[in-house]
Amino acid sequence: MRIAVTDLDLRYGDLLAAEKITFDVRPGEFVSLIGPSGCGKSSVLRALGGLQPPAGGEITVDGDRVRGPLPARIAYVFQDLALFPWRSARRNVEVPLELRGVPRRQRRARADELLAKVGLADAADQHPAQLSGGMRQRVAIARALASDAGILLLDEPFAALDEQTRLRLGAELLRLLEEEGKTVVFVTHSLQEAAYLSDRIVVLSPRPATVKEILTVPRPRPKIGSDEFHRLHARLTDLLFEVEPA
Ligand SMILES: Nc1ncnc2c1ncn2[C@@H]1O[C@H](COP(=O)(O)OP(=O)(O)OP(=O)(O)O)[C@@H](O)[C@H]1O
Repeated sequence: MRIAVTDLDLRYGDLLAAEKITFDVRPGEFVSLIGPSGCGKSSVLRALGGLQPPAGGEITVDGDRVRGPLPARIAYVFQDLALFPWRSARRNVEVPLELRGVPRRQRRARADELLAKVGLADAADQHPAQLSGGMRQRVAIARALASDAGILLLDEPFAALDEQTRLRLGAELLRLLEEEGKTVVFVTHSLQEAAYLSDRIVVLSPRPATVKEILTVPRPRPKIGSDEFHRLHARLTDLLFEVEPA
């Protein structure tokens, strides 16, 4: 297992955000976390990134217990993780390359290649304040991809995008991830996105988040609009809106 989450409890003071969460992520897998708003999805993701200490249970990455951020192994795109405002899009994407000591010319070439892949070839010299919310998110994705960490944690990376751009960028992201052999844990509100991108989907209950069910998406992934896709979407909807027995 690349990531193993076992009986994870998360707390903010008296508030229990997640309870006895157990799931794993295999190398190269794309696993989505879905659940009602406020149930604790982002908290679980932050815990995977080593940014939120468990109140109980444990998380291991390649067998090592997560006790804090592991930048060489785990990169993330969190909604509140800002770009550096004084750096251009290109110079933002270059940050993980600088930290690895990649020479300037190679850094620049790699950053430009990644910006082109997220559809921002023309925005490389712009600063974050000059970009739309969706463009900023795409810069953050390119920056995470510039890290050579094998694990990528993505918290609603497409939230500020329109449906069409979400799906186009989602398809592009899948291709990029497969090319680069990344392992991904992805938080989304969009059942369509989860059904479209995932190998497996962890469905969480209302807060405190518990694992309600883990669905495996058939391979090859069902095409949007196919009967199989509709069945999966309907199953996710049922699970999310299922009334808990009294
Ligand atoms: N830093 C914090 N301090 C105190 N409580 C927090 C903190 N972060 C989150 N919470 C609370 O923990 C619970 C879970 O929040 P979290 O952001 O993990 O949920 P979520 O499922 O990602 O939400 P959403 O779908 O709305 O983005 C919520 O009740 C939230 O108010």
